[in-house]
Amino acid sequence: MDGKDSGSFWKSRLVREIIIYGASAIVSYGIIFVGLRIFDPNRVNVRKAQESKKQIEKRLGRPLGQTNEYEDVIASDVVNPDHIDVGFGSIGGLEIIKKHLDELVILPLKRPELFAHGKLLRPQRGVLLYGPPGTGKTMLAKAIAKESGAVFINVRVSNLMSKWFGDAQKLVAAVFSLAYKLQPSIIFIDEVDSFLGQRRTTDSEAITNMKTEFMSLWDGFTTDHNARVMVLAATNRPMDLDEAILRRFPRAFEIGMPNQSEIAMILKVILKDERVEDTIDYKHLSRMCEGFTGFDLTEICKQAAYFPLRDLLEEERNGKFSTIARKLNQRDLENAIKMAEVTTSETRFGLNDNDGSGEDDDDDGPRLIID
Ligand SMILES: Nc1ncnc2c1ncn2[C@@H]1O[C@H](COP(=O)(O)OP(=O)(O)OP(=O)(O)O)[C@@H](O)[C@H]1O
Repeated sequence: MDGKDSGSFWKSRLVREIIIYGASAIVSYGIIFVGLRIFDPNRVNVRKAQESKKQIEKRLGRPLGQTNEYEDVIASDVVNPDHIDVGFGSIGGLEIIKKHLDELVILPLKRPELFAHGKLLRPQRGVLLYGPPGTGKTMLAKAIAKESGAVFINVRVSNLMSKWFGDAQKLVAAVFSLAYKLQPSIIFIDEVDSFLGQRRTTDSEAITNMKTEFMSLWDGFTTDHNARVMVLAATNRPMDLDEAILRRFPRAFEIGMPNQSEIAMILKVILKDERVEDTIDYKHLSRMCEGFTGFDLTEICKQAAYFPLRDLLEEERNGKFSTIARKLNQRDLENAIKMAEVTTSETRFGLNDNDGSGEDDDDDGPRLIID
């Protein structure tokens, strides 16, 4: 090999090696990139969040604008008020409370200009609804969003505590920043005691930071009079709430067990769009249903609706065909109430534990179990 040949040999060998090294670097990079994406624990969450963001934009009929990944996670819990199927008309009873909420929450969200003058009329920033399970707290919160046309941000504690996202503080910040972007908006925290309950020495640093972040962001909104953002919270255990949290709810409403006339109203609301005979004696039914919640009453009506259906099927077996079942009647409802198994459970609400036994001191009424 002369000098010229040896020069071109080394040159082509160098080029070949550069190509080989280059190609293997690209392949390794590709493998690492794909591997990281596949094994990235956030991947599923982020993808879901992006998809849901697109869906939300579609649902809201407007772009969300620039959002960060934390806001995208929270966006999955945003409900368009037009898609909420309960309004005040679907809630039986609670007339006085509905009136108060209309004035305190709905009006400032709908007509902020009425609260822009003077110092006396200031929009509420937080309302607490407390009372036994199944009495309609969540329903009320949704109805408020519907009536006020505010987006409903359902804060799920499990979402905030998301292991993959790790940084709960950033998710909390995202709740407020998204609420601000989408205003008018309602931040709803169900079972708020599990999120903002009394501080315990066993609380992790992350939980303490999350609570502190929540309170300071909330305070920020309280002083911003132009923000149309409201925090609604519900709990069965108001006594478990942190003092600092209770102070931030200037108004709290007890959503208690319905009395007899409220039971009648709830039954009427539940049955209003159903095929029901005109002869229903709501007064009598409400006496039979004493101690039942709105949830229990809904279950009873669902149970009762099966009686006409069963009759229709029975008639079909006897060769008589019909496409529509007979109307629901008094007997169906009374039978459903009787069928309901009633047990007295003192631990139902745990709201009145004066003797420190860990159980409710009062007998808050029978608990309904329907099989
Ligand atoms: N006042 C009411 N009028 C009509 N339906 C009601 C009423 N209260 C409760 N319900 C029925 O009971 C269901 C459960 O109510 P909801 O979830 O609002 O209760 P809650 O007080 O939030 O209970 P929890 O504390 O367990 O979350 C509602 O979806 C509705 O069907």
